[in-house]
Amino acid sequence: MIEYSSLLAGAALLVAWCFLVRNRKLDHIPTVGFSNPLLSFISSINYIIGCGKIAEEGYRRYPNSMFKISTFDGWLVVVNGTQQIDDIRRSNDEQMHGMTTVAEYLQLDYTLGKQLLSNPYHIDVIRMAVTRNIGARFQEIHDEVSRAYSDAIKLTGNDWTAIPAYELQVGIINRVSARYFFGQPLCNDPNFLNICDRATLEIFKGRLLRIFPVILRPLGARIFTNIHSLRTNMEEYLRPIINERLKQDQFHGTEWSGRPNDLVSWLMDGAQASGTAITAEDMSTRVLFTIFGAIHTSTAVYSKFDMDLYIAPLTGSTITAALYELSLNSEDVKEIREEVERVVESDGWSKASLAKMYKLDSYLRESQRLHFMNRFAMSRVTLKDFVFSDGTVLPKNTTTTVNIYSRHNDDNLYPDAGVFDGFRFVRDPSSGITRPMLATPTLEYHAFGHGRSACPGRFFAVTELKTMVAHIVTNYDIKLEKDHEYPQKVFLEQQSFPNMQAKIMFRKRSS
Ligand code: HEM
Repeated sequence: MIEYSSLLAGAALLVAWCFLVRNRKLDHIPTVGFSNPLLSFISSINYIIGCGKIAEEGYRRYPNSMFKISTFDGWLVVVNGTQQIDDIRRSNDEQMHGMTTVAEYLQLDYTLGKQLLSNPYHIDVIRMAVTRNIGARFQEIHDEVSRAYSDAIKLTGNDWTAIPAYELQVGIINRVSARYFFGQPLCNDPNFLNICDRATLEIFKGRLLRIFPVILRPLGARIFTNIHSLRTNMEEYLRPIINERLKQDQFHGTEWSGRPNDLVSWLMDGAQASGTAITAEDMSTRVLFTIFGAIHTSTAVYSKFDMDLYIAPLTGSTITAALYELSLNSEDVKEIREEVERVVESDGWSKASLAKMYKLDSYLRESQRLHFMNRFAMSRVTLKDFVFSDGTVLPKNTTTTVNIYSRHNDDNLYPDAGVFDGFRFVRDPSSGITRPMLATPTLEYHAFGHGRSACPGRFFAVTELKTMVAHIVTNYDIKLEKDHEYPQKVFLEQQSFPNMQAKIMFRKRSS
């Protein structure tokens, strides 16, 4: 029988070998940490526990430039400078690719399959149909937000009720997204919601496959993830729906009255336009990935303390951070409440009304600036040698990313960058002040990325987030249960998670 010590020695040798044969073509990029192949192993450990310090040191030492960090996935080139970010923004899919980074990071080839990367038509579906239909389906989004909050927050009289903020928001986002994507009755089926909820974890487990040699990864995916059975569960729901729609489509064309205006139809149209066969298996794969993007555009981290698996969706993190800030600032609640009520009184609830809620918009943008969940974003893999406008060359197959946390905290880009100023971005058309709104990427603001791979779901995310916060401020008083300061975040690798234990107190709005 093979002894564990031999296995460990073998694994150590393999790791040492990987570090020794590392890409030397990046020697011209300065390193933060060790450059020496073997010592860079130590830097890779540092990256996991102290990425923030490394990112800040790199930002200080190489402003307007770039540096590299050693990670267990290989060298990571971190870009600091505005000009280089603009170069990345302008790059095309033949030069640099965003989705390849995601597919590599999550080992999607072995979990959801190669077609996500080779034929990513679902991204166009999110960018076009998911976005285009927000106005037409807005009343359903609003209705589900109201119903989900009243189901989740049980109040008696004027008493306060404490609820873990993070868990609450993720549950609501799950329900509201399911209503938009699948409509009723699916969005109220607990079993179906559970499948959506589990998508994140099962897709994220793919990250573990990197420890296996490539040849064993398909097997690893079957042993360490339940993604295949989850997809089968999803297929069981979608197959009869798809078959029925295909039957009707064949008979009447795709414009028949009563054809549901939902994600399944949008994906079927997307498949057809891209010449892909419509099968329950392929649809389920795309649906699970879209849910992953929407509900849990996420990452997971094993807590250093109890090894529970934490899931930190971006949408959930954004709203949790905004609510923590609002819970600390009752004057801000009043201002946003006044704005929401004024707009709703004159225009009612609609997508267009949300666009006029400038203070609310600014508040969420500021939350994402200061409390964004990732230190880095706009990750890309170079598909050929890439030359930046300052002449720096990144060779083919280099992974690069942008130091967004440091940039969002840079006093030169944002006066008093360390201070939360909820109304920093308020636009005021009456006095001609036009500042970018939440969904708009700029060269200083990267929460939704930028360029070809910028988040295709951001308009839907913004609609969901603004509707949720508008509903809360107009219906509840809120405060933090214990803390009088912003609840402490958890940092691991490049992630910065909102506190997932802190509770927010809710009571029926008093005035
Ligand atoms: C507050 C919520 C969200 C945040 C902060 C967020 C942020 C991001 C960021 C930073 C990226 C990478 C962009 C880049 O590399 O330039 C991204 C990509 C992506 N997001 Fe979002 N996202 C959110 C919500 C959503 C939603 C609701 C969906 C789906 C409906 C979605 C689907 C995707 C997809 C599919 C990609 C990959 C795009 C590609 O590689 O071309 N996201 N998101």
